[in-house]
Amino acid sequence: MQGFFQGISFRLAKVGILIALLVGSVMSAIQIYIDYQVQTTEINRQISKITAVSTPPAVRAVHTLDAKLAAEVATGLMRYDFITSVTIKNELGTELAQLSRETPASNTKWLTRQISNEVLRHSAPLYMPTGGENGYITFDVNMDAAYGQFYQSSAVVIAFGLIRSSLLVFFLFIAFYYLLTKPLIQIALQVKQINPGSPGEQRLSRPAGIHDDELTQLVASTNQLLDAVDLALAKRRAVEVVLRKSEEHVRQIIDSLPVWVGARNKDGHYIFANQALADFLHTKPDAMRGSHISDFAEFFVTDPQQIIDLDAEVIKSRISAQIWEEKWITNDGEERDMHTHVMPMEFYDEVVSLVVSSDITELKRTQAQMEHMAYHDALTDLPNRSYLVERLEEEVRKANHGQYYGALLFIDLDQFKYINDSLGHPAGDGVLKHVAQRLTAVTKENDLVVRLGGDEFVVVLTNLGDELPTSILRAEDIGERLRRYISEPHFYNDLQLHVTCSVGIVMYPEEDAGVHELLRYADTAMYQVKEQGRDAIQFFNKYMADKARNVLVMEGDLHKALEQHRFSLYYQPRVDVTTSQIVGAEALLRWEHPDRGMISPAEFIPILETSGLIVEVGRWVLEDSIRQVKIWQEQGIWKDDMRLGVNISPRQFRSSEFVNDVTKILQEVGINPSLIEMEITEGIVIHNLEETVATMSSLCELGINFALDDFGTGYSSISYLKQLPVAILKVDQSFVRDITFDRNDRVLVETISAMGNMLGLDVVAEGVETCDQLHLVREYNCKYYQGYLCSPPVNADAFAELLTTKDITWGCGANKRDEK
Ligand SMILES: Nc1nc2c(ncn2[C@@H]2O[C@@H]3COP(=O)(O)O[C@H]4[C@@H](O)[C@H](n5cnc6c(=O)[nH]c(N)nc65)O[C@@H]4COP(=O)(O)O[C@H]3[C@H]2O)c(=O)[nH]1
Repeated sequence: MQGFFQGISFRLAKVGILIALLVGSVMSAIQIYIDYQVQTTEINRQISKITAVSTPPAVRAVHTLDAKLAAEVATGLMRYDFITSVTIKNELGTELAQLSRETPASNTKWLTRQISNEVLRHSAPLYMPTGGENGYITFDVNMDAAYGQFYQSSAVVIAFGLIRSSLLVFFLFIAFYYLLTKPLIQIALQVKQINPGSPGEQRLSRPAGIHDDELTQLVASTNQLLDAVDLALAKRRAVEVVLRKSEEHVRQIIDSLPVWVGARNKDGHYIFANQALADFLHTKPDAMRGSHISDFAEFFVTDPQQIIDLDAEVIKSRISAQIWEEKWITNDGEERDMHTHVMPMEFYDEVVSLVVSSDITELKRTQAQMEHMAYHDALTDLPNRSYLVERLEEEVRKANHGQYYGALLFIDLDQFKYINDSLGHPAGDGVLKHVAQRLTAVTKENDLVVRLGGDEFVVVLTNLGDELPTSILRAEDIGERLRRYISEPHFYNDLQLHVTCSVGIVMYPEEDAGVHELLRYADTAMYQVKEQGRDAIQFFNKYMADKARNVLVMEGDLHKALEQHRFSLYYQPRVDVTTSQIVGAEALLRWEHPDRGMISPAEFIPILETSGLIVEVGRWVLEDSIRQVKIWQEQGIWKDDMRLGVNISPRQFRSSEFVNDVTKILQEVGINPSLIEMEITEGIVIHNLEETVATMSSLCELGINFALDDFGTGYSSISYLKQLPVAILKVDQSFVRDITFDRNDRVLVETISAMGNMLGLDVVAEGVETCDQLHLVREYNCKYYQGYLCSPPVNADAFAELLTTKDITWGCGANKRDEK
């Protein structure tokens, strides 16, 4: 019922009633007003008419003092029901007639009082025909009675208006109800029954009796809307599914990250945490939601308030912050170094701090290890060269400032390679470790013991005093003690090993000498010891400095020589001892210095070697000599069984590009590789036997031959000789030189030759200058010789001449040629 009174049709009826009442009232009021005007005019007209009709008989009655006539006149007037009293008086005021009656009861008097007096008295003078006033007639009009008709008609108007309005409203109400309200209610009921979850499932039907009008449109539009909403809902549901899935994936990804991801609000409450963070804090990600940072205070070193402050700062400023190192503590009390990134993040309607931390403990440990490794030697754990350079710089600065002296000792173990080669690297490593321990034991805490690499050590003796002579004495004393201590036996697997060392010492601060110069000076002094027979100590002096400087200058000159093509090749013939036929040549490098003229290879080859230039120069020697042989071959003076000996330096031999270079040169020049004989020294072999054999084997596969040069001067060992693919053994000229008068040399040459022959190698005696020497080497079964006896090294043209000389004779017996 309540719904009914709030329904549209009821409200429309209400409005209709109001409007109808209002319009009806206004219309009725107008009608009543007009009626009132007409009625008033009519009353006035009647009063005028009554006055006009009653005056003449009243005048006569007064004139004649006829009371009877006067009474007739009064009675006549009283017939009008709205006149309530009539009085006729003469001029003296004497009443001739007087009639009156009671005013009848009426319920409209209150209304009459609103528009007029209840009783209106009319008085008309009575004039004589002769002129002059003779009396007057007075009558009272009951206005309520006078307006009675008016009241009746007005009541009819009002009643009729009300009935009309009510009927109108009633019919309007019925019409509204059936045409609008009822269909709307039906539509509303249908709408109510729609399932909000799937609005498209239901269709609104057009209420009965409704034709194509706005309600039909409403139903159609609502159905369209339902379809649209249904589609939108379906889409939204699909999006929600995708979103939920992607949210799940993101969550999984974040949870599987090895870093901690958490989000805290400005008060320090966690609103999110990933698995890694929760695991560390021994809780669950869900359980962390809402927990406070201080709940986990036992897990970190920092004051929780500091963390909250930083979060608040990040949230306020909206600028990320980084903490490079934050210490957290595991449940087991182990410290972990974390690198944390705090950044602002919009989270629903608030800004929170997103905190991502990664565990850098291992990284730091590795860094520290790497730092240690970068500055320490792996074998002995002693500081290395990099550390030395940094520390020595500091020590030199301190010494300069404090005006005291220190010393740098360069220590190189003598013939340490023997140990490595004969007993293997583990034995060598063991000795190096002992040496490191002994060096550390002899030096003081402030001193520095460094392993430069290989068998080279450096000891820095800091602060030896402020007097140079006493400081030198102290350095000498410590150097001696070190040397002696190192040369004491080392024990390795029941073996007693003896190692000596050469020590070069330089005092610092030295004028104009930086760290690298000091090192070089000490190194130079150490080499001096080596040259003088090893196992000693030697102070660096000016002579050595000059020598070192010369080496530097020469290094520069050699660079220029290479650029300016100042190198050339000489060739020394190799001769068959029996037939005296030239069977080949050895290519020897020559350098003509612009100021100093020809410089001996013995002087510059070691510098080429140490500077590394030898690789490039050696490649040139190989290529140029091969090209020269090719020319001689084309000229027909180089026979197919001749060999070209080319010296290969250790560094060149070990260079990674060596085999490739040789292959390339051979291909470019187009020569039979078996014409080439590479002369290598024992120095190459000793370095790394396996690698050497591998390189030699790949070159042998190409067809190249190998000769072992300067045999006897080094660590000649029959064991490795057997393993090397060499075809020739060259006896060093130092043995041949004194062969005629030194019995030891004779024995040596004979032994080497016998050993070579035994291994199936051809033996070449170098430096044969005299016939006596030739006789002896022939006697010892050396197959070939080289030496001034036949020819010194000569340039290519001279060598070609030698090759073309048909008649080779000299005064050495049957196949003699004149002595030079
Ligand atoms: N006293 C005397 N000496 C004789 C006699 N016959 C030859 N010689 C010299 O003995 C040296 C032989 O060369 P080596 O032992 O390979 O010794 C060579 C070799 O080790 C090295 N060398 C020369 N050229 C090259 C090169 O192109 N590359 C490399 N890596 N080293 C080279 O320089 C060293 C010296 O070369 P050179 O001064 O040319 O000295 C040559 C040669 O001139 C003689 O009867 N009496």
